[in-house]
Amino acid sequence: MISSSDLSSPDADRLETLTAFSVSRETSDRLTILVQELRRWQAVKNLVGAGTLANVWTRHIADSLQLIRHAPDARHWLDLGSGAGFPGIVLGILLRERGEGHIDLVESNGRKCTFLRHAIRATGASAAVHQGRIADILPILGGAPVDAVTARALAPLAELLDMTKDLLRNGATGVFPKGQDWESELTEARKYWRITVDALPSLVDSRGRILVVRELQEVDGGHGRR
Ligand SMILES: C[S@@+](CC[C@H](N)C(=O)[O-])C[C@H]1O[C@@H](n2cnc3c(N)ncnc32)[C@H](O)[C@@H]1O
Repeated sequence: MISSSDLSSPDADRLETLTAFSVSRETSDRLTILVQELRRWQAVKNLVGAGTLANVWTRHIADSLQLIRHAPDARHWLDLGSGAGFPGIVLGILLRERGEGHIDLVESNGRKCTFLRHAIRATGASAAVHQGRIADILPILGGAPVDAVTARALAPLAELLDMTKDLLRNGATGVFPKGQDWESELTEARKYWRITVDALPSLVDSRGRILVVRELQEVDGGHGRR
């Protein structure tokens, strides 16, 4: 479990994350640029919860880094409601390191999209920003089929499944980090969806889980959630 509780030491937070994930020097530099830019923009743009910046490496970077292992072969990722780039920009940096694959980021807030575009330029992340509502962007998202879809702090699982059902039915893996309410979200979602799902430990949040969804069918032949 990665947990830097020593908020007086941002370096401990950074070191703990970089050690846990053993990323390359180049990737660690790119992640450091992301954190620097986030801190710089946060002062005027208020992009993330102010209280989360003290341990930004564990709270945001590690929480995002841990997702890629749940769809290790995915080349085309999608991050819905990317906010300030978590997990999307971090995954884009990992895909850049890998030398193949990319991630599409969907975000409706213009201020956040401006930061996301800046962060992609500054870090070299293999990512593209699509500004607009998820329901409007998904139907017009061209290119290769989506291999993995993620979303952090966007909506309860049942709603995420509703948003991503076409992608999941077409073979995408859903990688959804969830907090302490993961079990009740799963129970609720199962009223509407028959899913194959693994609830895997989070390396950052001992009460949370990463829900990895591989197959999905609507309960009652499509008369479930509306
Ligand atoms: C709580 S924030 C989470 C941001 C980021 N994923 C994170 O975990 O730090 C949710 C984000 O989703 C965006 N969002 C919410 N509903 C959306 C929609 N229907 N289409 C596109 N973006 C949306 C919001 O603008 C916001 O930036």
